[in-house]
Amino acid sequence: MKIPVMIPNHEYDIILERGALAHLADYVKIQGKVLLITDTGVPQAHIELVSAQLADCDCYIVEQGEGSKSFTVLQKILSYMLAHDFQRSDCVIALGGGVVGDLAGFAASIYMRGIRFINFPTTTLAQIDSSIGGKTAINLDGVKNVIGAFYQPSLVIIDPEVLKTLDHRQIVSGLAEALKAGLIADAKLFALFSRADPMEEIETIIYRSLLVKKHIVEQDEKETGLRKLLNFGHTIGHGIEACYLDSLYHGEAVALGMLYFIENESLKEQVIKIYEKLGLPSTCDYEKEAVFTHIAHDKKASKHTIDVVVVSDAGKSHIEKMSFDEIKARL
Ligand SMILES: NC(=O)c1ccc[n+]([C@@H]2O[C@H](COP(=O)([O-])OP(=O)(O)OC[C@H]3O[C@@H](n4cnc5c(N)ncnc54)[C@H](O)[C@@H]3O)[C@@H](O)[C@H]2O)c1
Ligand SMILES: O=C(O)C(=O)C[C@@H](O)[C@H](O)[C@H](O)COP(=O)(O)O
Ligand SMILES: [Zn+2]
Repeated sequence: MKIPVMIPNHEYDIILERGALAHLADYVKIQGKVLLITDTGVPQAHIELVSAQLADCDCYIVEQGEGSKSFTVLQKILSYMLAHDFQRSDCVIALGGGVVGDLAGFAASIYMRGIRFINFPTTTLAQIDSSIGGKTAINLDGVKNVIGAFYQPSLVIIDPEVLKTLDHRQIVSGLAEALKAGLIADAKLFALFSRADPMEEIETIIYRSLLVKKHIVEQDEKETGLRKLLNFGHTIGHGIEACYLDSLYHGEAVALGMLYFIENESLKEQVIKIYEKLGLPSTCDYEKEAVFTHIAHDKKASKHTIDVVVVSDAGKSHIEKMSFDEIKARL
């Protein structure tokens, strides 16, 4: 299935198809060289499957984990590209989860002021959320995604087949972003989580999540308004994630962060039941002051307020300006 993303001046297709990575020639036409960026946790079989189909391909493997979203790793990639004569007509392909996508996309956005970028997401989180919309980033001084660019891929190929090798906790972490999409804008997507085993419905979950995100980013690529909805759960979630990088995954932190802004007690109870069923955390002991220090760096913050996303019912959300004091009181 082909899903066009119609961002003005940056249109591209998402291919969502089981087995698509096994016949790339049907979708990817590449003239120049490719830098395939992946990480040490992505199974070799996936790397070989992709690289074997690309005529002129260098593979660059970074250490798995959030730590690779750093200036140090970014600089090494850029130096590699320069040393190996990558030109503006060449291409970067990300093969991996959100870490590889964010890092590779940012490298592509600044090398020679921007070279072609393609994303082959291999985690549930990346297939559901991070591979589309063009947010690319690294972290700085412990602050999540504070250095980056909006840089759209020219193609995204989503092959759910590769999820077979992903461990259960990572699968579930990614599903939190689909729950987010359901809660902000798609009550039917949200309802799927109470009804079904999500892995039996994974293609529908990916598809519906992508439609929610596509619809939003087509209207507001640079997050001046509507796109803030996609940040539901991330204000407190990013704060918790930044403090507990070694023990919490992104989706788990977002799951925790969403609970603070569901202003409907029976919906919140339903969400907690879904977390329990899936194995997502619904509580976490954390250092409030440390978490708040990170929250203050939220990109939706002004001097003493942050635009937060509030969900009033499944599929119904709005943006609200909230004072730092009010957010502190909720922690
Ligand atoms: N740009 C965006 O819009 C956006 C959206 C959401 C999250 N993010 C970012 O994404 C990151 C989290 O991404 P993630 O959850 O995918 O984590 P991740 O990229 O760290 O991947 C999780 C782990 O799975 C391994 N892996 C990847 N594919 C695999 C496969 N098919 N089989 C087995 N193992 C595999 C990786 O090596 C890694 O160890 C965070 O940095 C977050 O900030 C970005
Ligand atoms: O695409 C968006 O917009 C999102 O907010 C998606 C989030 O799931 C994602 O984690 C994003 O990277 C958060 O962005 P940030 O601007 O809060 O760093
Ligand atoms: Zn997220």
